[in-house]
Amino acid sequence: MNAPLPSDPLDAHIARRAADRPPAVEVLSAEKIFANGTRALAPIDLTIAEGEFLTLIGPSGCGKSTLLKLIANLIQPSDGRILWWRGDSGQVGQDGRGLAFVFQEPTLMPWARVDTNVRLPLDLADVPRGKADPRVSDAIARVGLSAFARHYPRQLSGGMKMRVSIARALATDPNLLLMDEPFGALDEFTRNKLDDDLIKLWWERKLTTVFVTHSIYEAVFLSTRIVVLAANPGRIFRTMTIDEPQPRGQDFRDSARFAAYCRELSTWLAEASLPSASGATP
Ligand SMILES: Nc1ncnc2c1ncn2[C@@H]1O[C@H](COP(=O)(O)OP(=O)(O)OP(=O)(O)O)[C@@H](O)[C@H]1O
Repeated sequence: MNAPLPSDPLDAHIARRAADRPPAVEVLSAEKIFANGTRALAPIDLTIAEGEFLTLIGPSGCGKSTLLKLIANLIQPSDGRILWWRGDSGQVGQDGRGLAFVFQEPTLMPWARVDTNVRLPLDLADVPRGKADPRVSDAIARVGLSAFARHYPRQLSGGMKMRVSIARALATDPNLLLMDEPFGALDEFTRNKLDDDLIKLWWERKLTTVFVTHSIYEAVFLSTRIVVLAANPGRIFRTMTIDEPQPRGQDFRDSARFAAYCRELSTWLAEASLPSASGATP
Protein backbone atom coordinates (compact mmCIF):
# COMPACT_ATOMS: atom_id res chain seq x y z
CA MET A 1 0.00 0.00 0.00
CA ASN A 2 1.37 3.41 -0.95
CA ALA A 3 -0.51 5.60 1.48
CA PRO A 4 1.82 8.22 2.90
CA LEU A 5 2.82 7.67 6.47
CA PRO A 6 2.01 10.27 9.07
CA SER A 7 4.58 12.86 9.92
CA ASP A 8 6.37 12.47 13.23
CA PRO A 9 7.01 16.04 14.40
CA LEU A 10 4.43 18.67 13.46
CA ASP A 11 4.97 19.31 9.78
CA ALA A 12 5.51 22.89 8.66
CA HIS A 13 1.95 23.29 7.41
CA ILE A 14 0.28 22.18 10.63
CA ALA A 15 2.84 23.99 12.75
CA ARG A 16 1.99 27.21 10.93
CA ARG A 17 -1.72 26.69 11.47
CA ALA A 18 -1.25 25.87 15.16
CA ALA A 19 0.99 28.91 15.55
CA ASP A 20 -1.82 31.10 14.20
CA ARG A 21 -4.01 30.16 17.15
CA PRO A 22 -3.38 31.08 20.78
CA PRO A 23 -2.41 28.22 23.06
CA ALA A 24 -5.39 26.98 25.06
CA VAL A 25 -3.29 24.89 27.43
CA GLU A 26 0.43 25.02 28.18
CA VAL A 27 1.96 22.27 30.27
CA LEU A 28 5.30 23.69 31.38
CA SER A 29 7.73 21.12 32.80
CA ALA A 30 4.86 19.73 34.87
CA GLU A 31 5.84 16.73 36.94
CA LYS A 32 3.77 14.54 39.26
CA ILE A 33 5.04 12.52 42.19
CA PHE A 34 2.22 11.13 44.34
CA ALA A 35 2.38 11.14 48.14
CA ASN A 36 3.30 7.45 48.16
CA GLY A 37 6.41 8.22 46.08
CA THR A 38 5.06 7.04 42.70
CA ARG A 39 6.60 9.19 40.00
CA ALA A 40 3.64 9.20 37.62
CA LEU A 41 4.96 11.88 35.28
CA ALA A 42 8.45 13.12 34.51
CA PRO A 43 8.53 16.82 33.58
CA ILE A 44 6.18 17.22 30.60
CA ASP A 45 6.11 20.09 28.12
CA LEU A 46 3.05 20.23 25.90
CA THR A 47 1.22 23.08 24.20
CA ILE A 48 -2.36 22.53 23.06
CA ALA A 49 -3.60 25.08 20.53
CA GLU A 50 -7.11 26.45 20.68
CA GLY A 51 -9.44 24.24 18.64
CA GLU A 52 -7.16 21.20 18.66
CA PHE A 53 -8.47 17.68 19.26
CA LEU A 54 -5.54 16.16 21.10
CA THR A 55 -5.49 12.53 22.19
CA LEU A 56 -3.29 10.93 24.85
CA ILE A 57 -2.55 7.26 24.31
CA GLY A 58 -0.01 4.87 25.83
CA PRO A 59 0.45 1.71 27.87
CA SER A 60 -1.47 1.23 31.10
CA GLY A 61 -0.04 3.30 33.94
CA CYS A 62 1.88 5.75 31.70
CA GLY A 63 0.11 8.71 33.28
CA LYS A 64 -2.63 9.62 30.78
CA SER A 65 -5.28 10.21 33.45
CA THR A 66 -2.78 11.97 35.68
CA LEU A 67 -1.89 14.38 32.89
CA LEU A 68 -5.57 14.99 32.14
CA LYS A 69 -6.29 15.69 35.81
CA LEU A 70 -3.35 18.10 35.96
CA ILE A 71 -4.72 19.94 32.92
CA ALA A 72 -8.15 20.00 34.62
CA ASN A 73 -6.65 21.46 37.80
CA LEU A 74 -8.12 18.48 39.70
CA ILE A 75 -4.65 17.70 41.03
CA GLN A 76 -1.58 19.90 41.32
CA PRO A 77 1.83 19.30 39.73
CA SER A 78 4.68 18.50 42.11
CA ASP A 79 6.78 20.86 40.00
CA GLY A 80 6.20 22.97 36.90
CA ARG A 81 3.02 24.80 35.86
CA ILE A 82 -0.13 24.49 33.79
CA LEU A 83 -1.43 27.58 32.01
CA TRP A 84 -4.87 28.03 30.47
CA TRP A 85 -5.08 30.74 27.85
CA ARG A 86 -1.80 32.05 29.20
CA GLY A 87 -3.28 32.46 32.70
CA ASP A 88 -2.97 30.39 35.81
CA SER A 89 -5.25 27.33 35.61
CA GLY A 90 -6.60 28.14 39.06
CA GLN A 91 -8.21 31.28 37.58
CA VAL A 92 -10.37 29.45 35.10
CA GLY A 93 -14.05 29.78 35.81
CA GLN A 94 -13.43 33.33 37.01
CA ASP A 95 -12.53 34.72 33.59
CA GLY A 96 -15.54 33.51 31.65
CA ARG A 97 -13.75 30.40 30.39
CA GLY A 98 -14.70 26.99 31.63
CA LEU A 99 -13.92 23.34 31.28
CA ALA A 100 -15.98 20.21 31.32
CA PHE A 101 -14.75 16.74 32.25
CA VAL A 102 -16.34 13.56 30.89
CA PHE A 103 -15.39 10.34 32.67
CA GLN A 104 -15.64 6.72 31.53
CA GLU A 105 -18.69 6.23 33.74
CA PRO A 106 -21.61 8.48 32.82
CA THR A 107 -22.19 9.17 36.57
CA LEU A 108 -25.85 10.16 36.20
CA MET A 109 -28.25 10.67 39.11
CA PRO A 110 -30.49 7.60 38.77
CA TRP A 111 -33.51 9.26 40.39
CA ALA A 112 -33.46 12.26 38.03
CA ARG A 113 -34.71 12.53 34.46
CA VAL A 114 -32.33 13.22 31.57
CA ASP A 115 -33.01 16.98 31.47
CA THR A 116 -32.49 17.31 35.22
CA ASN A 117 -29.21 15.43 34.96
CA VAL A 118 -28.04 17.69 32.16
CA ARG A 119 -29.10 20.80 34.12
CA LEU A 120 -27.10 19.80 37.22
CA PRO A 121 -23.94 21.89 36.58
CA LEU A 122 -26.12 24.91 35.72
CA ASP A 123 -28.14 24.44 38.93
CA LEU A 124 -24.91 24.18 40.89
CA ALA A 125 -23.77 27.45 39.29
CA ASP A 126 -27.13 29.09 40.19
CA VAL A 127 -28.01 29.76 36.56
CA PRO A 128 -31.69 30.85 36.53
CA ARG A 129 -34.11 28.31 35.02
CA GLY A 130 -35.11 30.72 32.27
CA LYS A 131 -31.53 30.80 31.03
CA ALA A 132 -30.67 27.20 31.86
CA ASP A 133 -33.59 25.44 30.18
CA PRO A 134 -32.85 26.51 26.59
CA ARG A 135 -29.20 25.50 27.07
CA VAL A 136 -30.28 22.13 28.43
CA SER A 137 -32.66 21.53 25.50
CA ASP A 138 -29.98 22.59 23.03
CA ALA A 139 -27.36 20.27 24.58
CA ILE A 140 -29.80 17.34 24.62
CA ALA A 141 -30.67 18.00 20.97
CA ARG A 142 -26.98 18.12 20.02
CA VAL A 143 -26.47 14.58 21.26
CA GLY A 144 -29.67 13.40 19.54
CA LEU A 145 -31.70 12.68 22.68
CA SER A 146 -34.55 15.21 22.47
CA ALA A 147 -37.12 12.41 22.46
CA PHE A 148 -35.67 11.06 25.72
CA ALA A 149 -35.41 14.28 27.75
CA ARG A 150 -38.05 13.08 30.25
CA HIS A 151 -36.68 9.54 30.56
CA TYR A 152 -34.79 8.19 33.56
CA PRO A 153 -31.25 6.81 33.18
CA ARG A 154 -32.50 3.24 33.79
CA GLN A 155 -34.57 3.55 30.60
CA LEU A 156 -31.47 4.29 28.48
CA SER A 157 -28.78 2.13 26.87
CA GLY A 158 -25.10 2.51 27.83
CA GLY A 159 -24.43 4.62 24.73
CA MET A 160 -27.41 6.88 25.46
CA LYS A 161 -26.26 7.38 29.06
CA MET A 162 -22.87 8.47 27.73
CA ARG A 163 -24.63 10.92 25.39
CA VAL A 164 -26.38 12.39 28.43
CA SER A 165 -23.00 12.76 30.12
CA ILE A 166 -21.68 14.61 27.03
CA ALA A 167 -24.81 16.79 26.92
CA ARG A 168 -24.24 17.68 30.57
CA ALA A 169 -20.70 18.76 29.64
CA LEU A 170 -21.88 20.78 26.61
CA ALA A 171 -24.62 22.54 28.62
CA THR A 172 -21.96 24.47 30.50
CA ASP A 173 -20.68 25.82 27.16
CA PRO A 174 -17.07 24.94 28.02
CA ASN A 175 -13.97 26.26 26.27
CA LEU A 176 -12.08 23.09 27.06
CA LEU A 177 -13.49 19.56 26.96
CA LEU A 178 -11.52 16.84 28.76
CA MET A 179 -12.57 13.23 28.20
CA ASP A 180 -11.05 10.26 30.02
CA GLU A 181 -11.82 7.11 28.01
CA PRO A 182 -15.46 8.13 27.65
CA PHE A 183 -16.42 5.29 25.32
CA GLY A 184 -14.11 2.59 26.71
CA ALA A 185 -16.96 0.56 28.19
CA LEU A 186 -19.09 0.54 25.02
CA ASP A 187 -19.26 -2.02 22.21
CA GLU A 188 -17.38 -1.12 19.04
CA PHE A 189 -20.44 -0.26 16.97
CA THR A 190 -21.78 2.16 19.60
CA ARG A 191 -18.32 3.59 20.13
CA ASN A 192 -17.94 4.32 16.39
CA LYS A 193 -21.33 6.00 16.34
CA LEU A 194 -20.45 8.19 19.32
CA ASP A 195 -17.07 8.99 17.75
CA ASP A 196 -18.90 10.12 14.57
CA ASP A 197 -21.15 12.38 16.64
CA LEU A 198 -18.32 13.67 18.81
CA ILE A 199 -16.26 14.74 15.81
CA LYS A 200 -19.26 16.63 14.40
CA LEU A 201 -19.81 18.37 17.74
CA TRP A 202 -16.14 19.24 17.95
CA TRP A 203 -16.13 20.54 14.37
CA GLU A 204 -19.23 22.70 14.88
CA ARG A 205 -17.77 24.42 17.92
CA LYS A 206 -14.02 23.99 17.32
CA LEU A 207 -13.98 23.12 21.00
CA THR A 208 -10.47 22.46 22.32
CA THR A 209 -10.58 18.81 23.36
CA VAL A 210 -8.16 16.55 25.20
CA PHE A 211 -9.16 12.90 24.94
CA VAL A 212 -7.74 9.74 26.53
CA THR A 213 -8.20 6.36 24.89
CA HIS A 214 -6.63 2.92 24.55
CA SER A 215 -8.02 2.55 21.03
CA ILE A 216 -5.66 3.20 18.13
CA TYR A 217 -8.60 3.44 15.70
CA GLU A 218 -10.46 5.92 17.84
CA ALA A 219 -7.33 8.04 18.32
CA VAL A 220 -6.61 8.21 14.57
CA PHE A 221 -10.24 8.85 13.65
CA LEU A 222 -10.82 11.70 16.09
CA SER A 223 -7.57 13.53 16.60
CA THR A 224 -5.76 16.40 15.01
CA ARG A 225 -2.75 15.32 17.07
CA ILE A 226 -1.91 12.22 19.08
CA VAL A 227 0.58 12.20 21.93
CA VAL A 228 2.03 8.77 22.73
CA LEU A 229 3.21 8.43 26.32
CA ALA A 230 5.67 5.89 27.74
CA ALA A 231 5.68 4.77 31.39
CA ASN A 232 7.92 4.71 34.46
CA PRO A 233 7.92 7.62 34.66
CA GLY A 234 5.22 8.85 32.29
CA ARG A 235 6.59 11.05 29.54
CA ILE A 236 5.99 12.01 25.93
CA PHE A 237 7.36 9.29 23.66
CA ARG A 238 6.24 10.61 20.25
CA THR A 239 3.70 12.88 18.63
CA MET A 240 1.68 12.15 15.49
CA THR A 241 -0.25 14.74 13.49
CA ILE A 242 -3.37 13.55 11.66
CA ASP A 243 -3.67 16.13 8.92
CA GLU A 244 -6.89 14.96 7.27
CA PRO A 245 -10.04 16.80 6.18
CA GLN A 246 -12.76 17.41 8.76
CA PRO A 247 -15.33 16.44 9.79
CA ARG A 248 -14.31 12.86 9.20
CA GLY A 249 -16.62 9.98 8.49
CA GLN A 250 -16.71 6.35 7.43
CA ASP A 251 -14.85 7.16 4.20
CA PHE A 252 -11.81 8.12 6.28
CA ARG A 253 -12.09 4.91 8.34
CA ASP A 254 -12.16 2.92 5.10
CA SER A 255 -9.20 4.73 3.54
CA ALA A 256 -5.68 3.47 3.01
CA ARG A 257 -4.38 6.55 4.81
CA PHE A 258 -6.37 5.60 7.93
CA ALA A 259 -4.83 2.12 7.84
CA ALA A 260 -1.35 3.62 7.43
CA TYR A 261 -1.80 5.94 10.41
CA CYS A 262 -3.08 3.04 12.53
CA ARG A 263 -0.18 0.81 11.57
CA GLU A 264 2.37 3.48 12.41
CA LEU A 265 0.67 4.30 15.72
CA SER A 266 0.51 0.62 16.60
CA THR A 267 4.28 0.31 16.03
CA TRP A 268 4.94 3.35 18.20
CA LEU A 269 2.74 1.97 20.98
CA ALA A 270 4.61 -1.32 20.88
CA GLU A 271 7.90 0.59 21.13
CA ALA A 272 6.55 2.77 23.95
CA SER A 273 5.58 -0.39 25.86
CA LEU A 274 9.07 -1.94 25.72
CA PRO A 275 10.89 -1.95 29.07
CA SER A 276 13.75 -0.03 27.44
CA ALA A 277 11.30 2.74 26.42
CA SER A 278 9.53 2.75 29.76
CA GLY A 279 12.73 3.38 31.67
CA ALA A 280 11.99 0.39 33.94
CA THR A 281 15.03 -1.43 35.19
CA PRO A 282 15.18 -4.98 33.78
N1 LIG B 1 -3.65 8.89 43.61
C1 LIG B 1 -2.57 8.14 43.29
N2 LIG B 1 -1.66 7.81 44.22
C2 LIG B 1 -0.57 7.10 43.92
N3 LIG B 1 -0.27 6.65 42.68
C3 LIG B 1 -1.15 6.96 41.70
C4 LIG B 1 -2.33 7.71 41.95
N4 LIG B 1 -3.00 7.86 40.79
C5 LIG B 1 -2.27 7.22 39.85
N5 LIG B 1 -1.15 6.69 40.41
C6 LIG B 1 -0.09 5.95 39.71
O1 LIG B 1 0.44 6.83 38.72
C7 LIG B 1 0.74 6.10 37.55
C8 LIG B 1 -0.04 6.68 36.39
O2 LIG B 1 -1.42 6.42 36.60
P1 LIG B 1 -2.55 6.89 35.58
O3 LIG B 1 -3.86 6.45 36.11
O4 LIG B 1 -2.36 8.33 35.28
O5 LIG B 1 -2.14 6.05 34.28
P2 LIG B 1 -2.99 5.77 32.96
O6 LIG B 1 -2.04 5.88 31.83
O7 LIG B 1 -4.19 6.66 32.92
O8 LIG B 1 -3.42 4.25 33.21
P3 LIG B 1 -4.60 3.39 32.55
O9 LIG B 1 -4.35 3.36 31.09
O10 LIG B 1 -4.40 2.04 33.17
O11 LIG B 1 -5.89 4.04 32.94
C9 LIG B 1 0.42 4.65 37.83
O12 LIG B 1 1.61 4.02 38.27
C10 LIG B 1 -0.58 4.74 38.96
O13 LIG B 1 -0.54 3.58 39.76
